[in-house]
Amino acid sequence: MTLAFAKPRDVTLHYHLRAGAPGARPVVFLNSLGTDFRIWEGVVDRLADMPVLMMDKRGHGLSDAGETSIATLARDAADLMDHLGLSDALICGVSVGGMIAQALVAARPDLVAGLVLCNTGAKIGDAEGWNTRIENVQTTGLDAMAEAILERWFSPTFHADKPADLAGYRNMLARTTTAGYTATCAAIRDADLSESTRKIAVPTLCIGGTEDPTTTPELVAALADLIPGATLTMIDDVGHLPCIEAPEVVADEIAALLKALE
Ligand SMILES: O=C(O)CC1=CCC(=O)O1
Repeated sequence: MTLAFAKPRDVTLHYHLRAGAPGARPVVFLNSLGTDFRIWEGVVDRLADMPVLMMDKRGHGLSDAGETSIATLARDAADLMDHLGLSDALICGVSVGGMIAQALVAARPDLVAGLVLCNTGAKIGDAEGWNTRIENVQTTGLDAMAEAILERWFSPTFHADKPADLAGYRNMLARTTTAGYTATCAAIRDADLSESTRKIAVPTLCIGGTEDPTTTPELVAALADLIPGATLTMIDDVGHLPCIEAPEVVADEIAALLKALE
């Protein structure tokens, strides 16, 4: 995979663009808090022939940090798509990435043909919880909090069966900068997308995991209820990141939605 960077506005963004079959609809992936775009590789590998854009949102991976809100993160995705000449795409986001996808379709409907919203909501958590998390990261650091966060990211089965993977994803999380992580926590805290999300008019699939304590099955079901015509897939024995625990299911769902969009 080649490293690619662009600075369409105030920050440098790290991304990977894989060319696909001519005329095929692009799929854009937006990742979660404390992760970079490598979490999508298991899904992308299963979507041969599809043009694919993966990007590190600001404050994560190899992208710069900077002033952050969900609207700003959606604008970054739009800027990068404009820069790369992508439009009418299927946008697939997990957790805060799913919030960015909801904000993107509201701001730039021309860029979005359909949505796959994984383990997300129109609003995630409450101000008290996010303020406590920000304070803890600033005082103790992410490394000290990593085990508790990984408990939420992955199912008990993954914890038992994949200790090496767990250690690797722990590194990904713990190496996120305090500034990038806390700015994204504040962006999530300050966003309630309910009003714009209830007006989403593109085909939408919501995905959840039965073992996700953060964006619970109930929260994801409520999101699917909010969006006109949205469908819901709940994956058994999977936590907050189905792109890692069940990439074959996520890829199959994306492929099915792409087919329906033809
Ligand atoms: O770290 C977590 O608790 C999971 C999470 C919440 C928002 C997000 O993007 O990831």
